[in-house]
Amino acid sequence: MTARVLTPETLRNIVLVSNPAITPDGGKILYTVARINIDADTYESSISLLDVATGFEEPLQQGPSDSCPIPAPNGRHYVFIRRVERDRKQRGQPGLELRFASIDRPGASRLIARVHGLVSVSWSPDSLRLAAAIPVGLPDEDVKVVETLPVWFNGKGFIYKTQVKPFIVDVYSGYMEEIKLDDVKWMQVADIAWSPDGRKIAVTVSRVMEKPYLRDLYVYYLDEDRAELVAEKLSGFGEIVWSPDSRYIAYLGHRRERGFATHNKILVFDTEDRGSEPECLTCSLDRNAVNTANSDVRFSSCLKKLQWTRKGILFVASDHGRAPLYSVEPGSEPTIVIDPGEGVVDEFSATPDGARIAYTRMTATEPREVYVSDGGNARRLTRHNDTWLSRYKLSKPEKFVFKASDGVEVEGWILRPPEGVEEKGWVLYIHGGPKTMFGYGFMHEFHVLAGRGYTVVYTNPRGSDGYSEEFADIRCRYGERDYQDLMEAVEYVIERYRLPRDKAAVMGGSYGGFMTNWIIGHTDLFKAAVTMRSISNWISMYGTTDIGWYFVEDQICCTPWRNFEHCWEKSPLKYADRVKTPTLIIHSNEDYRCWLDQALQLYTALKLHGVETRLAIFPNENHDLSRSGKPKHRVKRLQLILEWLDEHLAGKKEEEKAGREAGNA
Ligand SMILES: CC(=O)N[C@@H](C)C(=O)N[C@@H](C)C(=O)N[C@@H](C)C(=O)O
Repeated sequence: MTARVLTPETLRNIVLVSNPAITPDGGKILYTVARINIDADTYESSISLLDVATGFEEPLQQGPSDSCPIPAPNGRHYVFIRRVERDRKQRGQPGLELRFASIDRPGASRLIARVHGLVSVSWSPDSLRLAAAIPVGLPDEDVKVVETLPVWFNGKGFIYKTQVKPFIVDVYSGYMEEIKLDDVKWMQVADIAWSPDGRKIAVTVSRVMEKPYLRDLYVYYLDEDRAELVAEKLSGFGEIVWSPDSRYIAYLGHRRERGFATHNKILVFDTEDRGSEPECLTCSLDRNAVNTANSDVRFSSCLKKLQWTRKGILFVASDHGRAPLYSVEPGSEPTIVIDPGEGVVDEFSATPDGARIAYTRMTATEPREVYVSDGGNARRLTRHNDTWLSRYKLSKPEKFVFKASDGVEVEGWILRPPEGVEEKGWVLYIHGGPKTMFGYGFMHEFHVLAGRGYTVVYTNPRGSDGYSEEFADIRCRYGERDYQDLMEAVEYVIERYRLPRDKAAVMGGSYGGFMTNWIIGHTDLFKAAVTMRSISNWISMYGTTDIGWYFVEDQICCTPWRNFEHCWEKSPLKYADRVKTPTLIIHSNEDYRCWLDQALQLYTALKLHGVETRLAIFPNENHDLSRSGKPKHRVKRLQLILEWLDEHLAGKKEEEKAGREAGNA
């Protein structure tokens, strides 16, 4: 009997767990449960309430589009967001309801305000108000008359008239008042935090549209209706949390010491010692203080990446494919407080005393579930995916480490087809970023490939996250050490695992798509390629996408006007006339991170040079198609990939051709 393996259609079984928000007394956890309804082609999300002591669970908000519960300091109330359907007449109208509810009244809630989005939210200590970062000014005009940058943003559409502003929101009356920071014409608030003493609101904000990666840190004093600039020209994630004594602000970010390859660090500013240099609490760790593990089974969350408890500042860091939860205090070294083993702590929230922590954890063979830790004793509270998963055969990846030609160790994993499934070939899968990491995140796509008989090899070459800052820094040198690491990994796994050299494919998305495009222009080793949301031309990338003009200059060290030749040297399109590898090109028509032109230019080049190629354009999808696209499109995408591999690795094409010829004889 053939093993029941994961297929594109098993996407429907996955329950997506997110946003584990613990109440201040540690007694309950509010979290989002999302299901993938392929038939209705939508995600259905509701809010569940877990009793920590008994593990008993009950629905709090039935959905179908409720998420992001954030409990109030009083432990009785919470806010959440409800996505509302809009028809064409309502185009441009806010699509989210910010709602207020009581934990002891399941199903009941009250509208606070309708908003276009919710970038960040922070309760006032008295549980009566919110500090919220809210997008305003979404354009609904037919003809787009643009005077700002960026024109559009991946996942948000046309944002040329949109700003993200700080507000104080009364949860009872719905009254919203903008916090005036400065007489700035354009702002994008990255995060907002109400101080525990209730007197101040900290805000991180970008104020220069040509350099949105620069963030300034302000403190607004409510009693004086006055804002003060605490620090400027910071970068990175831009998240902030207050110390329990309302004096210090921890900032998650950096100062671009290595451009966008710089690790996010925890920098602590003393708001009572203006102008003093911040203390860096994670510099000694030399790891990115955020979780960048790849996974295709996540759902939206409103939890922060930092929390300052009375025991210290909690944060997740990326380390060798794992993502442990750390705690650190000023003057001390970071220590691991939750070790996920061969797994990833994906999100968390803690009681103010830090004694109890709710979190989600996933592994390479288990999607996320909710756990709770009491001073180091961790226990699992949910099992949404156990039953259906137990009906399928999933193989476990095996980790390997090899020494690259420059003596540096490079890590990777190999995922064989499940027992009973005939091996038909293998795929080198390359992650994007480049500063993200493969490792112990659950990848449904990998198990689908393995279930079809394709061994998956995935590595963290230079440029990846999860190691030192130096390891991640490949600025100006794309296609050099990263390419060498990947090709040396190929030789290593062929040798060690006896993988067939003549049945290898290469695939990847975004930067991984760039590298796939680069590889097929520099070697004919692979019998097939699949390039997704990719980059083929840095010169056109520069001016067409939401991050292009600063990402290209920082990462490729060129612009169309400076070092132009280097931009072209590093563009896979330059080498398209050398390509022989049959290549499937997958792209979304609303991908504003790597615009559709990147796919069209490569497709046209391959077509004109007689290379077997196929282009799949997904309508009304963006850069995140494989992670949060419409369910039917995600299934279709996986089917197209399997068909391409079957045709070019498993000889399906030859079989069918032979069959036709026999039929015609
Ligand atoms: C780490 C990261 O996301 N960097 C951004 C600047 C970015 O979006 N880079 C893209 C070119 C990319 O490769 N994105 C990855 C995360 C993807 O898989 O989409």
